[in-house]
Amino acid sequence: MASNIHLTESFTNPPDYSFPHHRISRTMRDPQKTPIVLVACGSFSPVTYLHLRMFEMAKDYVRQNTDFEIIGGYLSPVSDMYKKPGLLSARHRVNMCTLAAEESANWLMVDTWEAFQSYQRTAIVLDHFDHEINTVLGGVYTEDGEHRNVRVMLLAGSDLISTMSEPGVWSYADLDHILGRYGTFIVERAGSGMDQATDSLAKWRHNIYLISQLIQNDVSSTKVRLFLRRGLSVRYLLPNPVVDYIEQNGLYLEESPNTSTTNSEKGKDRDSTNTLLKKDLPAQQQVC
Ligand SMILES: Nc1ncnc2c1ncn2[C@@H]1O[C@H](COP(=O)(O)OP(=O)(O)OP(=O)(O)O)[C@@H](O)[C@H]1O
Ligand SMILES: NC(=O)c1ccc[n+]([C@@H]2O[C@H](COP(=O)(O)O)[C@@H](O)[C@H]2O)c1
Repeated sequence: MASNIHLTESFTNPPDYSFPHHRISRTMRDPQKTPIVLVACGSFSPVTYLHLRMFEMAKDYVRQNTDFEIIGGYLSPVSDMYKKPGLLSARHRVNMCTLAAEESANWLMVDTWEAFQSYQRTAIVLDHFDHEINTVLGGVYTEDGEHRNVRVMLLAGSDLISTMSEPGVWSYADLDHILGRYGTFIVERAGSGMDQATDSLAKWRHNIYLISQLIQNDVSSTKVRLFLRRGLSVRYLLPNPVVDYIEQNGLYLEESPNTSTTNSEKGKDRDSTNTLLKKDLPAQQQVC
């Protein structure tokens, strides 16, 4: 790790917050490895199988190509203050992520720290995880009782990493902190090239791990929201309990009031147009 310094040492918690750690393995299987925790930051509006699949792909990659040992994984839904189009309230997004994590792998958890407060930059979110896991919980141990600090690593799609080369979206200091101190696993995403995503991040190449999609699948939350608005089924694109939750609560039937666009939204704000629907649905299903 580059440095032990956090960007901030005062972490403000939302009301009644407690850090979830019930699925962290506190005892390592292999003392020769470096323990890591994977953190996926995003909207998750709604969470899809592709979000969950990122964790499985990373697990395979880590086992086959690295000296890391994954001791847990987190979905960290962004705050409502992010104001991205299609961003449903944090309460619903957190509930859906919790349903998805519960029915999936037994090492996934949902952290509500950023969801239920003002917008927090990703560098600060990773510092929060580092603080909770290494300072508050005290890290993990080998079977022989030796202490190990856990390395926090960002898990992201290549579209998110592409935004790191766009002016004005990320500060250099934050990039240096995220990629220099922590590191990242980047999952290839259809339509967002891996080379293009990482070219300008070469300085931190040693901390960037690229994971190719061997089975192409471009499910996105945007497409799921469009389907729901047009009364089309989204079953088998999302975990069943999440589909049931959406139906029971009548979610995504109307266009989101969040219409302001952040810089990182460039090229993705297709929710307010029909471009995506026209391109991706057969003509007989276009109901607009
Ligand atoms: N199909 C996918 N392939 C690879 N990565 C993905 C895929 N879908 C989402 N991700 C990644 O999951 C993380 C969280 O995604 P987030 O919910 O913010 O975006 P999204 O799925 O693109 O949503 P939206 O469609 O609302 O923009 C991001 O790092 C994103 O790159
Ligand atoms: N400067 C930053 O810290 C920064 C910039 C853009 C996106 N993000 C994060 O990336 C995640 C996904 O964002 P998008 O859905 O806009 O791609 C969110 O959690 C958001 O907070 C962080």
